Amino acid sequence: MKAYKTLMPFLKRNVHRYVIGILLLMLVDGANLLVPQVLRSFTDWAQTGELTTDRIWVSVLWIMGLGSMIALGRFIWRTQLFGTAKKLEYWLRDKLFRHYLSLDADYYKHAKTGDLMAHATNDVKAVSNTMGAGIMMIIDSIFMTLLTVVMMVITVGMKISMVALLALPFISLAIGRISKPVQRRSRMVQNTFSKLTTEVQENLSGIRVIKASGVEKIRSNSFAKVNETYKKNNMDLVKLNGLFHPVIDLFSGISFVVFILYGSQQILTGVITLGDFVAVVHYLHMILWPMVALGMIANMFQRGIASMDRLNQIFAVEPQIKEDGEALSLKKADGSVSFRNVSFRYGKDLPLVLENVSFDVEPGTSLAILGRTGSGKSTVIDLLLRLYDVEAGEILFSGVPIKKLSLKALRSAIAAVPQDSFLFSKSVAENISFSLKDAAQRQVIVEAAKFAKVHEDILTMPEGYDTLVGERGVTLSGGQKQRICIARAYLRQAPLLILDDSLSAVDTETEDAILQHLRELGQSLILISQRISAVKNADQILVMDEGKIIQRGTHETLMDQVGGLYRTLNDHQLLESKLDIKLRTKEDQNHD
Ligand SMILES: Nc1ncnc2c1ncn2[C@@H]1O[C@H](COP(=O)(O)OP(=O)(O)OP(=O)(O)O)[C@@H](O)[C@H]1O
Repeated sequence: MKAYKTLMPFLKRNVHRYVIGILLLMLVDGANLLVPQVLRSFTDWAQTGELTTDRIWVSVLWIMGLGSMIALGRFIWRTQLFGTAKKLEYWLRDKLFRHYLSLDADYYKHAKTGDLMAHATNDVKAVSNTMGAGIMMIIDSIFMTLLTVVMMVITVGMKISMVALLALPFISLAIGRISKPVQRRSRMVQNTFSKLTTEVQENLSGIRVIKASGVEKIRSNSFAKVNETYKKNNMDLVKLNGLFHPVIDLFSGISFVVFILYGSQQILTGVITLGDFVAVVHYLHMILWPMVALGMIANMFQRGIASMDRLNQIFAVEPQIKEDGEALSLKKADGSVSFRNVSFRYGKDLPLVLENVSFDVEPGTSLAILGRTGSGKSTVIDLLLRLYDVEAGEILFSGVPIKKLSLKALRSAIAAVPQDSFLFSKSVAENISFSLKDAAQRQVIVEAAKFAKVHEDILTMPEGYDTLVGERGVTLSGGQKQRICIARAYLRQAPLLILDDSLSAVDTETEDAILQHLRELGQSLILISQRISAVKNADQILVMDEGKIIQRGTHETLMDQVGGLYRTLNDHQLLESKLDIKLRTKEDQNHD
């Protein structure tokens, strides 16, 4: 139970609810046990001819009184125990989600999304189950069993009670035996269900690739296999679950038969009355659930503890990127950036990805980074945003070493458009205003969309700015998604704007217009691209290769370096675009 220490803050605040819930549950259990006693007296009076109108009314009032008390008590204990378990579920999931958000970006490169989802759903639920239904089952199985046995002994004596109860502990034993494989198979069903949903989700997300490659048949066969396993696991579970009721019926049946055979002898010999017999039959019914609960408790708590252990392991993961004890906020960020001899590798055993990188971006100026794929361009941005810490060297933002800044101060002063233009399953307007705390006015959103040259596109969508963007924006073109992300960044009005290859899917004309807008903004700008057309107007251009800056200057000075990578890339791209124009002209002529 040490695993449950994590829940202490919640439990301390809610201990009174548990106390009220448990006390009322016991009271209801006790009231339930009085009902057979009323029936017992009633039966005896009826059998001996002593049943008077007054006694009928007394019996009715007792049953009504106990019934009302049980109903009210049950309502209160259920809301207290189960309601608090639901609150615990909310609290734990919220704590987990906040922890997820605090973890480094790097953590998510290794963790599987499916596992993280399962922790937030199944594990949290398993823990909360123990703290609601689990507590109820403990009370019922211990308190109710003891009280029922005591009431039976009081009613018919020790010997008859023991004979009647003889077969019932086998219910707990049998349920205990079944529960484990049931849980194992439930887990298998859950796992295959998660594989099934992943299969559906991935196939739907990649539907264009599937259709374009004509592999529908292969994909549907692969899906059928997963679906088949899911069906098989479910059938196994259904069979095992089907054993529950027969087991209870079998042993309770034996118990009733034994009691009827033995009890009827006792009635005939006058040891017990008919009323005693009726009361014991009721007690035998009542003790069935506590016996079942007793069999289920161990497994339920084993599962809860295993889930809590898994959650604790995640809570124990600490972000590697930590703030300084006295993390500074930025009074006025000017958007300047300095890299001083920065070197970095993604892991101890991995090669250097950046080596001795130094550059400065003055406030309000633009810097472009150009280089082949894998040369380290995006890593520069990851380090500036402190998604990773440098191995050697130092990075300054607005004149302050970024390690001394609070992460919030640093990241809120930088509006970065990442390579992967991710859109949320929300409306276009919500996607643009996503990073703002308060809902932005439509007019401001429209202004941002105009800035990013996507306004006209949005107007042609079925519901304009209110059009819902499907998962990962599947209904939009790559260029539209990129421009919506640029509008989102613009809206933040941050002193430094970063575009990491964010114009790659936009035609050169639109790209020129957006870049012109960006220059007019007067903010500092870092632009990453593989296209000369995107970088040529920057105040400063860095050319990177294998983690090093191999050339730096303006477009003109770099073009003067004959044989340099910049000029080579320029010549290639120029040739490509000339070829492209020629091909298109030819196509147009053919059409005419
Ligand atoms: N999380 C990571 N773990 C290990 N290696 C990584 C990680 N991220 C990037 N790399 C490696 O670091 C190198 C530089 O990657 P980076 O993404 O910075 O290149 P890039 O110039 O931005 O490339 P592209 O233009 O294709 O985006 C590459 O060799 C890449 O494989």
